[in-house]
Amino acid sequence: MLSTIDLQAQAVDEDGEVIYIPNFVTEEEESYLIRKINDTPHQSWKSLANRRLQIWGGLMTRKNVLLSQSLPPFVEVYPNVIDRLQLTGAFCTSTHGAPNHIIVNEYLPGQGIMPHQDGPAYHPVVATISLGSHTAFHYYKYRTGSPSQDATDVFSPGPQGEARIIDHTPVMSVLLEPRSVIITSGSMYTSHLHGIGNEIVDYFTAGSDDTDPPKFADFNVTVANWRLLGRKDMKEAVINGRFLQRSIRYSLTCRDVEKVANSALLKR
Ligand SMILES: O=C(O)CCC(=O)C(=O)O
Ligand SMILES: [Fe+2]
Repeated sequence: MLSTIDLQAQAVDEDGEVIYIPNFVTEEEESYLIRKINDTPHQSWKSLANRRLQIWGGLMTRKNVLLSQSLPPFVEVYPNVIDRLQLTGAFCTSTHGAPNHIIVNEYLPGQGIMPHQDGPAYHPVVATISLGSHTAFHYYKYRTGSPSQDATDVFSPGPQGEARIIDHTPVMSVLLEPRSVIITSGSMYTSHLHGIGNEIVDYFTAGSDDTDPPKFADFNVTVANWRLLGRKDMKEAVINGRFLQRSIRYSLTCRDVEKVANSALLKR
């Protein structure tokens, strides 16, 4: 059983705002979940420019109120992902004590997600389960000062819709293995951004010793969770400076929406 004590051992950063747990679901559960995701009717998918997604648990109003619907049995019964997330203790201070909303993203190799923040509708914790493929996941901070002359800046809208410049060197980068969960909270949720590049292959640079950890070659940043990796083949590729080819990845981003409409009142 996962307990809060285990969580500390799984922390990627010093403050424990990013927790990485490999093998959070078994291979059988992973295949079952991928089958269920693909069994859903075509119209359940929402196509975006660079990925497809499904929303489970209900839609949100413009005022960030969840018009709640039950989550599918393949996250509540078998495999019981919600209870398992609750047991980590990561949602112990959230309104409902557990996620009530899941966005499922599908990425083909070469697809990613621009640096962004998940926003204020949710309790500031997100648990992301990876299925099918690994990916490289980066955390970013905003940069102060004026835009650079070479027009390479990436902007993100701030709370008042103002453009804020994103520092394009990640503050932290992690390798998400298939079947793992990554839990982001604290300032990594509230004041940083996160994103996935649109690589087809992720290349690594070997470190020379313990004080020189392996890096993502394309970004020249440390694989911050390299010690916590659970798969022998992936850990070896990282440590020995080889590469990993992406395949289709599904992510289940599990969050607790704070405000939920009272469905009994809505039906009246
Ligand atoms: O796929 C992922 O790991 C991240 C997805 C994400 O950031 C989101 O859906 O907000
Ligand atoms: Fe996100």
